[in-house]
Amino acid sequence: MAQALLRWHDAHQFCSRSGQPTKKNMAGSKRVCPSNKIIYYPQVTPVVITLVSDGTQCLLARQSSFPKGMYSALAGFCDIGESLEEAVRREVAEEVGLEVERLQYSASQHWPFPNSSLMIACHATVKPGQTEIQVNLRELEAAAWFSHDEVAKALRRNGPYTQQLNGTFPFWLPPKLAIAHQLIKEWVEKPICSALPA
Ligand SMILES: NC(=O)C1=CN([C@@H]2O[C@H](COP(=O)(O)OP(=O)(O)OC[C@H]3O[C@@H](n4cnc5c(N)ncnc54)[C@H](O)[C@@H]3O)[C@@H](O)[C@H]2O)C=CC1
Repeated sequence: MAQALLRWHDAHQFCSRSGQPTKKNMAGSKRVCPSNKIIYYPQVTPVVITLVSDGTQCLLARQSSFPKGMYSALAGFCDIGESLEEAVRREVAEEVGLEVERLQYSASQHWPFPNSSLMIACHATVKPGQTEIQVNLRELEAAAWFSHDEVAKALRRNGPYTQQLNGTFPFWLPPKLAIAHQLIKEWVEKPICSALPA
């Protein structure tokens, strides 16, 4: 968190209205423009991260920037004017072409990389039978449905894998510190998605 704050101070040295240098307050919690008194507070960007399930399988995806073999839940920044529910539905539709039926909040996490994000984690379901995915290749490299067994095994493995096995990189999941890991673990331990309220 301290590093995220330091990066914010570094990137906000000048007032966007007057162009004058801003001054940090003693506590380091804000910056003020001495000429027009505008106060700048550190920003936190909301990001939704969603584990989609059809009741028996869950959907995991990877971006080309991820380490080889790593799959995660779907994440995306909230747009201005959107509720969290709208952001989840839009992101899932944009990234894999699925329509979310039900969704349930799970937990949140401050994520300092590369800037301060507030990760808001949710479980979502799609209607049984409406599981055909259309991967948006501008955003994702791949996405696929994984069975409960496959995901449970991947949780027990210790990634990251840097070595190929039978010509491919074994699939592995984000580390424990990431809320993506907690979301996937929650689904494996209690596939609540099959019982989400309407
Ligand atoms: N803690 C965790 O478990 C996880 C955290 N994340 C974090 O969630 C964030 C979002 O994930 P992705 O969409 O996969 O990231 P991404 O960094 O691939 O961003 C996707 C696109 O969103 C746009 N974007 C970048 N910053 C933005 C901002 N502040 N507001 C609006 N749009 C912006 C850019 O066009 C970018 O190409 C990233 O910061 C990522 O590190 C993602 C997955 C798991």
